[in-house]
Amino acid sequence: MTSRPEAGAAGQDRETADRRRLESLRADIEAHNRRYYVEDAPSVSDAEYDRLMAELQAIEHDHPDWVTPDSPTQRVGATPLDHFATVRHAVRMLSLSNAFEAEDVVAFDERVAAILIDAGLLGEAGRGAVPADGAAPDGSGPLAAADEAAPHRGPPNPGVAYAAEYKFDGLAVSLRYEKGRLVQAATRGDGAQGEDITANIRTLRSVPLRLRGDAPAVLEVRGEVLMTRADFARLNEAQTARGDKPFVNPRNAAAGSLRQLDPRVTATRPLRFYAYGWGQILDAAGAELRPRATHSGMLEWLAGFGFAVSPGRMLCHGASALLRFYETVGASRANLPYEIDGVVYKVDDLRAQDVLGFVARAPRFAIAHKFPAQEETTRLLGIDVQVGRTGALTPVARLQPVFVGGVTVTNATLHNEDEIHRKDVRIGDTVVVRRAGDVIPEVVGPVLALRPAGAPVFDLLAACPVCPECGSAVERPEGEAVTRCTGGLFCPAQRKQTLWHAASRKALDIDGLGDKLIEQLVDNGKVRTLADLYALADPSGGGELELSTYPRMGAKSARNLVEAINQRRHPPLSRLLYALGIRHVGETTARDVARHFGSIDAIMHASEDALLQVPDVGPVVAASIRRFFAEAHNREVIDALRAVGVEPRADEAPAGEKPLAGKTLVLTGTLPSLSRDEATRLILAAGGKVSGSVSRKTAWVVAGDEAGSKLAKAAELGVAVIDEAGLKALLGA
Ligand SMILES: NC(=O)c1ccc[n+]([C@@H]2O[C@H](COP(=O)([O-])OP(=O)(O)OC[C@H]3O[C@@H](n4cnc5c(N)ncnc54)[C@H](O)[C@@H]3O)[C@@H](O)[C@H]2O)c1
Ligand SMILES: [Zn+2]
Repeated sequence: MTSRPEAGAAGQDRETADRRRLESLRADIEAHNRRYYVEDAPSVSDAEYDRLMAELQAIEHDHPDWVTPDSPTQRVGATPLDHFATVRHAVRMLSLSNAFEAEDVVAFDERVAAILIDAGLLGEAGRGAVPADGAAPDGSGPLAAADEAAPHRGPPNPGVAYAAEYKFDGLAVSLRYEKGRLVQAATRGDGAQGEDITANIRTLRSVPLRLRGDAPAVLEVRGEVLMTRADFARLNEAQTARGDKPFVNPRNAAAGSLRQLDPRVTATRPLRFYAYGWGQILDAAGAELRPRATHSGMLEWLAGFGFAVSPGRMLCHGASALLRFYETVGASRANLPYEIDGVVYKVDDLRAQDVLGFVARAPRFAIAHKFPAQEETTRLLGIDVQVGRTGALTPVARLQPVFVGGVTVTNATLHNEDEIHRKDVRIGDTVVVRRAGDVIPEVVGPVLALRPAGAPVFDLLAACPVCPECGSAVERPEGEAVTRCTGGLFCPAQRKQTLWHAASRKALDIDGLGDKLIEQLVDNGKVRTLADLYALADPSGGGELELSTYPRMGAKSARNLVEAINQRRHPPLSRLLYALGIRHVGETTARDVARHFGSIDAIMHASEDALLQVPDVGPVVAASIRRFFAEAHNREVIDALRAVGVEPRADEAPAGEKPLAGKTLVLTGTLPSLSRDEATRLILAAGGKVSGSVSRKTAWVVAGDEAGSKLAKAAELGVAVIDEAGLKALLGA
């Protein structure tokens, strides 16, 4: 506004541009109001809406003669649709002016103080009464202890007394009681007229149908209807379980639930009501009543009739106390059970409120101090797919950078494919992005009204996206939420995990190959697959020398490692099979399958039906094994293993020649010399099985020290109990 010429061609141009902008802002805001208040389907974030409104206010401020009564800056909400009967409010329902910055609050307080001093309602000392930084008298205190200065505080701050409250993020309603009974409930609508939602409001348990105590002849109570975060999450779960669209946020869910034509639907929705104000109050003779002198006193009075009033209220004197309240509430905002989008400061003294009065659409005695936005809208530029260490594919939203929750966000998680489809987000969509507190940013959902024509439904790839090497098939097993790369032995994203698993004790049991070393070997490209590891240990190559140069290795450990690898060139088939890291193939399954087929080739070529012949192998396991070997990349690694001389040997001779063949044993307690694993291995080698629970099929329970309930169970079922010596005897037999 500085140096804007008052006249002349440039001024004229500027004027025309402002005028045009004003018209377009008004039209846009009207459209947003309609979508937000009437259709419960906003297409921009609240923050974006607030920016448009601020811009319109600035233009109108520069051109006061352009302000018309129908400008959105002068009006509340939007005219309701005629789905509901119309209610004319006995006392208009207003909005609140907004403050976003601390200066706005200081200016508000100064304005209020000046008017109240003029009116003789505040001493001169109350003007700009901001105590020095760090000084104790902050003038704030919990409502109960309202005005008694705590001993550690100095004299009370002489500033204006404000009732500070949460600004609930729900929707405003007015409840009318006559002779103590609820007779009517209405939405705010355009402030003058709202929608009759009496039948719906009656279903809210927090709304008294009949007032407690001695109620005035007419009492209008005003407050917010909202949904807690937990209730919202549960409702959305139920919505998706039924195949209905989830709600975008709790406010939207509350508004949609309350403005239902069928009150039976509202009755199923977990809505709550908190009172923060009032409308008409009349005595039996029809005279206006004002039972208390302050706003905070009035809320206490309302609480007495059985209303839930806003918790977290505080009486604050002067701007600095307000700002402290703002900070404190802002810091604990994430812990509240419901969402608040700011705090509200109201001059506490009702006489002072009368003097301050109203401007256009909001009282002059109150202001809403908004928190930084946690939700913004932006464009979804693409969906990238990341591959995790176990092959899990995670879709990640690539966003037009957007400032939200205090940081610039360019990526947001989409969790998995189902989530994308559940929320129906598509590339090119305008989406709502949310970042609350330290929680990682998420895509809440699309703005359907802004979807570009023909935006395709997202399809989570047919091939692993680890570029450019992997390209293995991806699969999403039935009943699972996660899509995976099936190239487990080959996929670059899964290399470290695969090698680490293969070297582990129950797999190939390669001593001296720790995570750090695997990391280095993979990172410098020396080892890409299990076959490369064996190649490295080939005595004819320079692997040992190379290894000895690694940090913390040295000649001796290099030699030991090479030896350890070479000793595993002919592992039992079951161990090799387990080492491959096939999903759902644990030690026991690997052993059963290895015994059944006897060679890696036979397993590789086994059909699902053939796999199902193995005792204890079910459809999930069979399908998983098939998938694994169907992936060409995995078969190539098996071939490569063979090429470097890895040939598994058959597991121990088939059952029948074994002392424990067909017998199931249960181990319990601590054996004197054998560990659990050793005992298990011996039993298995002898053809037996080990089970975790005692049943009639149990042949023996092997009990050591501190054996527990299994002994009792054995006694109950008449199962034989032996000790370690007994087990050894069985094995030796
Ligand atoms: N995204 C959109 O398209 C869109 C459109 C319209 C409005 N909006 C949002 O709504 C706001 C404007 O709506 P508004 O006119 O309802 O104003 P408001 O929500 O900023 O403030 C007034 C409202 O605050 C609520 N409130 C909560 N706690 C309160 C308390 N303790 N005391 C008094 N009131 C309390 C009441 O419902 C009241 O009507 C915008 O700033 C924006 O956030 C968004
Ligand atoms: Zn892959």
